[in-house]
Amino acid sequence: MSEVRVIVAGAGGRMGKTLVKAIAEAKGVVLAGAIDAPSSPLIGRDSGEMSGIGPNGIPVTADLGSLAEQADGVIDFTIPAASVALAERTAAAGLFHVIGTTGFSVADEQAIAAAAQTVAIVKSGNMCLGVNLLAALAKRVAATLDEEFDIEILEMHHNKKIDAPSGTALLLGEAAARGRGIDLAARSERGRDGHTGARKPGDIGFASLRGGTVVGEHWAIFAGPAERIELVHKAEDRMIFARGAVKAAVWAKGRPAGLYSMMDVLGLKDF
Ligand SMILES: NC(=O)C1=CN([C@@H]2O[C@H](COP(=O)(O)OP(=O)(O)OC[C@H]3O[C@@H](n4cnc5c(N)ncnc54)[C@H](OP(=O)(O)O)[C@@H]3O)[C@@H](O)[C@H]2O)C=CC1
Ligand SMILES: O=C(O)C1=N[C@H](C(=O)O)C[C@H](O)C1
Repeated sequence: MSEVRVIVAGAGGRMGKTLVKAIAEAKGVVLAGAIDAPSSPLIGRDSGEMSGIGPNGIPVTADLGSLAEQADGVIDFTIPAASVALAERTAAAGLFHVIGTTGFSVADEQAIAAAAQTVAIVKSGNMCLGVNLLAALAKRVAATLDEEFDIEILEMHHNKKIDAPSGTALLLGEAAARGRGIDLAARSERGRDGHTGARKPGDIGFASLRGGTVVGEHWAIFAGPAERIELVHKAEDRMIFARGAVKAAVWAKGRPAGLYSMMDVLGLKDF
């Protein structure tokens, strides 16, 4: 089988640099380009050097441009506006698109779903195995317990993170809502402050902590009368997300158009 040629978007970021390294370590995958924000001071720098693996001859560029002709797809960990713009470009160029970016609006989600009518898009708030397994477990637990058990999702991340709740927290909330057979958008409690009144039975609550260099920690808490179940995942290294994204890229090559998730890639859809 021929190699999967991948462009990394957001190559100068925390995840982008980790991805350049993960691709260099992966078998059957090659780096076909590295892009970052047009305003980035890193444009023109060698992406391998930046990621700490030594020069790889692939400079960071400001645009997909002609790179698309030498690639099968894009792995994208950037910001919502960049991912939405890229989704249009990848669809036009016939490239698969692996999206790890989080913090999308409803309109952004719709634009990405529209692009997925033309090409394969794998999008997930968390690309690692452990979190996706946790989501499958949260769905099961929520399906087993009734509304006597309050569901709360707690997350903690590093102090540079710009969106809240995290994409993973929303993914876990969605899994629990599915298990319980409720609509997450209608039953979410996102941020309590002041005289809030008693908790509404059946709502799914979210809380976000920020500090230091925490890679990503998530709790799905099921608090019932006199007992509590906690499902927890703690990421220790961004490499787990990067390896998941590379796995998604290999899976996406040659797939029919559609919007897929990491649950599809990992075969956890029916878990
Ligand atoms: N799904 C998952 O498993 C994971 C998801 N994430 C998500 O990935 C995203 C990135 O995280 P992280 O790497 O920590 O963030 P960073 O801020 O470190 O990296 C984002 C990068 O995207 C670049 N960028 C901004 N605009 C554009 C553009 N128009 N075109 C190309 N690149 C652009 C930024 O450049 P500049 O700084 O110059 O603006 C920066 O280099 C976040 O949404 C985060 O939540 C993170 C980890 C795991
Ligand atoms: O911004 C991060 O760092 C992370 N973002 C993702 C999220 O929003 O859940 C995944 C991971 O937790 C790290």
